[in-house]
Amino acid sequence: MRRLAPVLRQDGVDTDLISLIKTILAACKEISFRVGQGELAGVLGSTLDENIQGETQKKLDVLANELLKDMILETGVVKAISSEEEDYTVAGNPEGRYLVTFDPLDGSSNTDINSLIGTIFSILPARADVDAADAAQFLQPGTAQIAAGYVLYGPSTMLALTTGKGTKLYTLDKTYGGFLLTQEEVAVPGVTAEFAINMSNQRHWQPGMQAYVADLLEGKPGPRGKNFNMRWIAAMVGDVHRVLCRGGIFMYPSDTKDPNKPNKLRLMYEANPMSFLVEQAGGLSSTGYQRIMEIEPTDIHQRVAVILGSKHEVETCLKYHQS
Ligand SMILES: O=P(O)(O)OC[C@H]1O[C@](O)(COP(=O)(O)O)[C@@H](O)[C@@H]1O
Ligand SMILES: [Mg+2]
Ligand SMILES: [Mg+2]
Repeated sequence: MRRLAPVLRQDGVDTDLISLIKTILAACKEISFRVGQGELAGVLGSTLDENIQGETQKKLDVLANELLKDMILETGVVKAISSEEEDYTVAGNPEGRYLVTFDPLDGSSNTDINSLIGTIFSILPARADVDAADAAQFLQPGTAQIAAGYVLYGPSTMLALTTGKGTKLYTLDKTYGGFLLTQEEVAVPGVTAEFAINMSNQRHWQPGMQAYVADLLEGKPGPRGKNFNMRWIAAMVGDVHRVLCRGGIFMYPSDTKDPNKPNKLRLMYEANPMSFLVEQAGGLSSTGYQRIMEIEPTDIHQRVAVILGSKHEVETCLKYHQS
């Protein structure tokens, strides 16, 4: 099986970017080790703090964030980082060629129940004429991403990675200590009978989403003419991994539950990197009204509605948003 660096070299990825990706993965391997130790590593449970978005921080959120931040900034090729767990962007080397955004720990509510969690990251180009401390440099659409990926801390630790030449899956070989290529060309099946959505929010969705999911639930006798199954891992990283592996549609639509927070998922840390991975595997990703990767961000902590996955199913869902 092939190691990561030679695969990246073959895809034409330059040396600085390879070493940056390897550094991110070194941090993820450390997180994977601590996650695997669970209660024994003393990393479960919450801190007394909240992040800027008012969410309680888990000990693992903080640990993963510190590991990633410190190791990425030490590479010297990164101009600044932006993290879900940092109120503000953090400046690195003013000469750095890259910007990195990350969700250090996705699926925080799963940490204490030994369920799926992961790390999501995205790499953007830095601009030479912008100050390293300027948060505005991060406000680039997802189409500008140079690379994106996630590391899933599951029964095995897996990496999904794209540098714009398809999406590849790697598995961490814990005996050798590195990621080995286990699926070269991920292809999301265009047709699916599996959906993922938090059904408990149903009454708060907009009419288009209400109508779409109602038709899925009607099953074979209904307008879709087939039975659908449902899955919900409560960690986007786990749900998107399933979509990459066997297709499906994953949705976190806008809702009216909290008028100050119509959307849950973050554009820079979750939606853009996952959209890049899914599109590179032949799937689609939209807010319902716009391709996610074409959104011009206005805030580093911005949130968006997400509908992604199997091409034909996403297209069907989007039709319900037109009327
Ligand atoms: O509480 P819900 O509605 O199940 O939300 C689950 C969603 O929240 C998230 O966990 C948010 O991520 P964080 O754990 O990074 O805050 C997504 O990964 C997931 O899809
Ligand atoms: Mg998350
Ligand atoms: Mg998180």
